[in-house]
Amino acid sequence: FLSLIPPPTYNKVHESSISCHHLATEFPSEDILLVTASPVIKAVTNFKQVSKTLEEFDVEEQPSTMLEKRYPNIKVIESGVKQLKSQEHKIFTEDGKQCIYEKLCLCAGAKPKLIFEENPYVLGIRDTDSAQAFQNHLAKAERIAVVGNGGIALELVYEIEGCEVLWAIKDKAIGNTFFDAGAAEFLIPKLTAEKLETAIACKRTKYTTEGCEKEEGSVAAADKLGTALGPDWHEGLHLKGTKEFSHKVHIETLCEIKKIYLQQEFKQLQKTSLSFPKDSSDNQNLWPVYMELTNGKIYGCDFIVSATGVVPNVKPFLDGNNFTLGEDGGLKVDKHMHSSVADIYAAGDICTASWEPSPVWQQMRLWTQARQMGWYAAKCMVADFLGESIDMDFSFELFAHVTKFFNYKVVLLGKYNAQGLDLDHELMLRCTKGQEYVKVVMQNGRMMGAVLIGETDLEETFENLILNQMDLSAYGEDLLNPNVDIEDYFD
Ligand SMILES: Cc1cc2nc3c(=O)[nH]c(=O)nc-3n(C[C@H](O)[C@H](O)[C@H](O)COP(=O)(O)OP(=O)(O)OC[C@H]3O[C@@H](n4cnc5c(N)ncnc54)[C@H](O)[C@@H]3O)c2cc1C
Ligand SMILES: NC(=O)C1=CN([C@@H]2O[C@H](COP(=O)(O)OP(=O)(O)OC[C@H]3O[C@@H](n4cnc5c(N)ncnc54)[C@H](OP(=O)(O)O)[C@@H]3O)[C@@H](O)[C@H]2O)C=CC1
Repeated sequence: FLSLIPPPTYNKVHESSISCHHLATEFPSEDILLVTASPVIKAVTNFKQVSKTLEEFDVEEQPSTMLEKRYPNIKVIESGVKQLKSQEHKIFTEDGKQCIYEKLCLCAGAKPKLIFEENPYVLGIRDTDSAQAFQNHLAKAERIAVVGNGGIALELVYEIEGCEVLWAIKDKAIGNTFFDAGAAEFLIPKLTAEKLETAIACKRTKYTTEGCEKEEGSVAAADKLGTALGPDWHEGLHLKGTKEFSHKVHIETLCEIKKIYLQQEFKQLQKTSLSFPKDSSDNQNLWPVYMELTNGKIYGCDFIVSATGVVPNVKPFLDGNNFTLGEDGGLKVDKHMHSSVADIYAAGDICTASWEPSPVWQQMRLWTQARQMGWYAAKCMVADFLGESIDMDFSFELFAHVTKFFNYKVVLLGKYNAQGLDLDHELMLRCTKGQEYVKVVMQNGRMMGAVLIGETDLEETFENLILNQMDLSAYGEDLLNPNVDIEDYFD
């Protein structure tokens, strides 16, 4: 979302509640306006700084009025912004209000980048409503297709039970946004194993909104501006189809969807063209929808989930305003989270970080970064008001993300996939099947990144090694030797 402050007093704005907290505390006598299309805010609770850059926290949905109760100088306007007139320092909301700001921070997130968006059998997951709609449709499904190979797809294929999943990915191996092929191979057995284990200790998110009803026969969720889900979003859902088995995932690699046919169309084509392919699976049921893949295969299913990334939600703010956009369509921001338009900052999924980054940091549209950016943007706004200078926040020194895939703890550090590194980099691996996968990316004897899957307990040591860029050539492969207590060496 987005927040701002109206004159006559000076204004600070922030998008997410996180910046609001900071602004409200720094300027208790000033008005801070939070304008949001969503009736809930996502509050970060139980925040824990695990190490210098790694953090853990819970995400809780709370009514946005909670903020007003806690901070008397915050006022929440629950309405979408439909227009921004930056020259006049004004925003206009859907419910007909105008607000003047002195400083504004845009935090309107991103939208799912759906393939075949117009097709009513293609569905995306972004917020509470779309997740609830997905759950409702899954409850009646025997077979669904998941397209995409990033965070949402990885979580879905593991969490869904009692429903066949056809997983179509562009790459050779699963999880391309987070892993290399080695890590993918380590994880794959979890997809075929019966799910007997209990979940590892995990963070939680609360879901309070009831699902929106679908139009008869189609599955597409309403186009609302909800708040993106976060860690453990599926914990409160019942992701089960109509069958009694646990996992049944079929992966089609190196392909994309070429065309989608509705049942009638498919039946017609089968009748009129003898060469038109049959469903490529054993199950020749008639399905509501069919997807034709670029590898020539056709599969029928109840519906298709497009987990194909996001696009920054910039549209309401562009018209008449001279924003510079990044290649990914986000609002470009400098090292003080300032956009190219005077007095407008941006943070979170909506922005494109355009400063010269640390050699071991990159932007990824994640909760962690949205929180850090929101917090830092508020600090920058405060510094700007007070005419003070401010250094880049330490959290942007090193990319660090802790998450969970296939019930394993996953820690990603720095250039964990050798992103942007010259070919002279080397990889070192240590893997114990079913237990842990450790990969480090080395360049000129220095550690540049790491992927840690399982309870490796190495994150703090490796974080330090990446941050201090110590020459590790002398240690050679001992760096990952399980018999060498590497933590004692370097802590
Ligand atoms: C299913 C799913 C699972 C995820 N899991 C993880 C995870 O495990 N770990 C992780 O780090 N990240 C995860 N993410 C990513 C994470 O949720 C986002 O990166 C993060 O929420 C971005 O925060 P944001 O504040 O920029 O945007 P959002 O959280 O999307 O918030 C944007 C807000 O702006 C409001 N808004 C939009 N347009 C307007 C407008 N015109 N006027 C007023 N208000 C507006 C919306 O209502 C919303 O409240 C997940 C995302 C999804 C979809
Ligand atoms: N645990 C976590 O940290 C989680 C984080 N998230 C975050 O939520 C956001 C949304 O998640 P998600 O939608 O999974 O996005 P991601 O960006 O994680 O993944 C998108 C995937 O879709 C692929 N893709 C893009 N276009 C097509 C296409 N036309 N056909 C087939 N595949 C395509 C991408 O491939 P390519 O990269 O080659 O373009 C990529 O594999 C992301 O910011 C993600 O980081 C979501 C869930 C869990």
